Amino acid sequence: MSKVRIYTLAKDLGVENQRMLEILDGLGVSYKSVSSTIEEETVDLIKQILAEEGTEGTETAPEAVAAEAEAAPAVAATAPVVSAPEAPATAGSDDVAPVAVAAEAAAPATAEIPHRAPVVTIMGHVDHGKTSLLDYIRKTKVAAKEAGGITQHVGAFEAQTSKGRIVFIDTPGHEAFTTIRARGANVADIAIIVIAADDSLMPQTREAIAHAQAAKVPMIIAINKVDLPQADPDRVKTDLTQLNLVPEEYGGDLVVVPVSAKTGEGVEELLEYISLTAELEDLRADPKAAFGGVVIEGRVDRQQGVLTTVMVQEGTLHVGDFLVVGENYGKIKAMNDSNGARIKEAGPSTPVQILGFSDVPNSGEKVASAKNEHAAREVVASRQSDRRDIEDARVQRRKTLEEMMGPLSEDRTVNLIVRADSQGSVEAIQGILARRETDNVKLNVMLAGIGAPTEGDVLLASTAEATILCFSVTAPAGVKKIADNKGIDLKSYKIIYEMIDEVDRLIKGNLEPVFEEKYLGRAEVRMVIRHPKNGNIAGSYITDGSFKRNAKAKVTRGKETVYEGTIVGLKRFKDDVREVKNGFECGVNLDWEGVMEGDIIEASEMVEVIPA
Ligand SMILES: Nc1nc2c(ncn2[C@@H]2O[C@H](COP(=O)(O)OP(=O)(O)OP(=O)(O)O)[C@@H](O)[C@H]2O)c(=O)[nH]1
Repeated sequence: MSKVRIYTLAKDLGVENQRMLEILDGLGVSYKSVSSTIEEETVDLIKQILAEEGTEGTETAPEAVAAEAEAAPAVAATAPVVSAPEAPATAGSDDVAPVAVAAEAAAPATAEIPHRAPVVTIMGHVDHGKTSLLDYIRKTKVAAKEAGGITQHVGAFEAQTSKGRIVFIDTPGHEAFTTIRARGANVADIAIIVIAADDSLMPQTREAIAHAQAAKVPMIIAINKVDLPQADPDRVKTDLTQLNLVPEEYGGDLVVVPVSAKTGEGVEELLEYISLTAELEDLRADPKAAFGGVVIEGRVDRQQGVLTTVMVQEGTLHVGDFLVVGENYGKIKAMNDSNGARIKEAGPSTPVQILGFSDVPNSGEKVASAKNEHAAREVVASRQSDRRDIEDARVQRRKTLEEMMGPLSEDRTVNLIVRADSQGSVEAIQGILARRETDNVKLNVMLAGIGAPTEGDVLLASTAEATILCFSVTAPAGVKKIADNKGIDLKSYKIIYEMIDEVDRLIKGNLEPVFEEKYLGRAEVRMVIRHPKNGNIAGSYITDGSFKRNAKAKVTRGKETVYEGTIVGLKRFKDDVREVKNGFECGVNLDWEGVMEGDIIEASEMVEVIPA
C-alpha cells in the first residue's frame, strides 16, 4: 500500500475528517489539509487507535460514545425546526457531546449547535465560465420544480449533493461579493475562483483572489474549460505559485480542481471539495437562536411588490415575523424558497425570497427580527437616533491615533492597492515597496493591477482600510467620487519618488492627526437606578460643564479612580438625550455596573490638535 489521502482514509474508516486531523495532531504528523497524503505506517497507527477506541465504522466522537444513549433525547430536543428544504445532511446529531445532557437548558455549547450548509460564491475573470459553472450545477443538482412553474432568479440557489446541501450565491462576480462585504456583512463561507485553462490568470482573477483573501474566506480554484484542446492546467498552477498560492500537488495547501462546465467533468469533485472545506471550517448555526440574516438582493415585482432575497444565517424565519432592515421594517407576508416553493419557515443557510418590505433593501444589509410591530418600530427609532449620534460624533469626537492604528509599539500593516500603466511599472513599484518595509511596519499590497482603479478597488479598500496608489493612471470621476464618499485615500502620481514619499509617510504614520483630551464636565452620582435593559444607571446631577453621549468617563470614589470608560447613554427622565448641561439631573449609563452613590463622574472628549 502506498500513500493515502487523509479524507479518503476518513471516508473508508467512517470517521469525520476533523477527528482524523485530531488523531494526526496527537501523533505529531504534519499535514497541510485533508487532501494531504500520509504514510502507510501512519495509517496502521490510526487504525489501531480507532480500534482501541472502538469507533471504527461509526461517525461518533469517542467521548460521546458513553453518553450516546443518554444524549439521544437531547439530540431530538435540539434538532433544527427547519422545514425548508431539509436539515443539512451533516447536521450534528452525532456531534452532541455528553455535556449536552446536563446543560440542555443553558446556552448551547458549540458542539450542540448543528452544522449548517456552506454558502459559496463564484468569482473570476470575465468569460472564464462562472455563469456556465453555476448553470451546470443548478441544472444537475437542483431538484426540478413542479411542472408549470418558472424558477425565478433570486440571487441564490440550493444544490443537493451526496455530501449534503450547498448554497450558491448565483450573482457571479466580485461586485456582488464586495457590495455585501462593504456593508460589513460576510455571507460567503467559501470562494470558488474560476480560471479558464486556456487563458490562465487575468486581471480580474487577481482581483477576485485579493477579495477572497481580504475577506479571509477559504478559496478553491476551479480550472475551467479543461475540455478544450488548448487547455493548459499546468500553466495555471504555475502562474498561481507566482501569487504565493501553491497548489497541493506542488506541496502547498491550495485546492485546485480541473473542471469543465461544458461536459461536467470534475464538477462532482469540486462539490466534494466544497463539502470537505465546509467540514473543516466547522460551520454551525443555531436554528433556535435569535434570527440574523443578510439581504442578497431586492427588486420590485410589478404584481407582487418588493421581493427581497435574504440569507438566513442564524435562527429560524417564520411567515408573520417582523423584520428590521436598516431603518425600515416589514412583516413577512409570504416566503418562497429558492426553487419558488411557498414555505412557512426557514433555518440557517437557507436563501428565501420574502414579500413584506415596502422599500427595496440594499444587498448586504443585515436583517434582524423583532417581537412585534411595536418592537420593530423601536429598533428603527433607536437606529435613527444612533445614526444621528454617529454623524455628530464624526464631527465632535475623532479617534485617537491608537484607536485608528492599534498600539504604535506593536507591528502594523499598511494595506495598499497599486494601479499602474504597465506590467513593468507594477513590478517596479512592488520591488520598491518590498524594500521600504521596516521591522514594525509591513506593506501589504492587496492588489496590484494594470489600468485605472475601479469601483471594486474602492470597495476592497473600504473593507480592508487600504490606500489606493495610482501611478501614471487616473481614476475615472465616478470612482473618485465613491472613494471620497467612503473616505478612501486614492492618490495619483506621475513621479515615482513622490509616490514613495507618500508610502514613507504612511509607514511613519505621520499623516495622522494628533489628539488631546478635553475636559467636558463633572457630575455627582445621587442614586443608582437598576434598569432592566441597560443595567445600572447613575442618577446624577451635573455640577460643572456638560455631559455628552459617547464621551469618555472617569469615575472617582474619594481619591481613587475606580473606572475609566465611556458614557454609552444619557437619559433625561425617560428620553434618550445627546447632551445634558450644568445644573440638570440626568441618568448616566456607563459601560460598567459598579457605579455607586457618592461617586464623581468626569466627562471628557478627544479633540484634534491642529499643529501651529
Ligand atoms: N469549452 C468550454 N467552454 C466553456 C466552458 N465554460 C464556459 N464556456 C464558454 O465560455 C464562455 C463564457 O462563459 P460564461 O459562463 O458566460 O463566463 P462568465 O465568467 O460567467 O462570463 P461573464 O459573466 O461575462 O463574466 C461561453 O461561451 C461559454 O459557453 C467550458 O468548460 N468549456
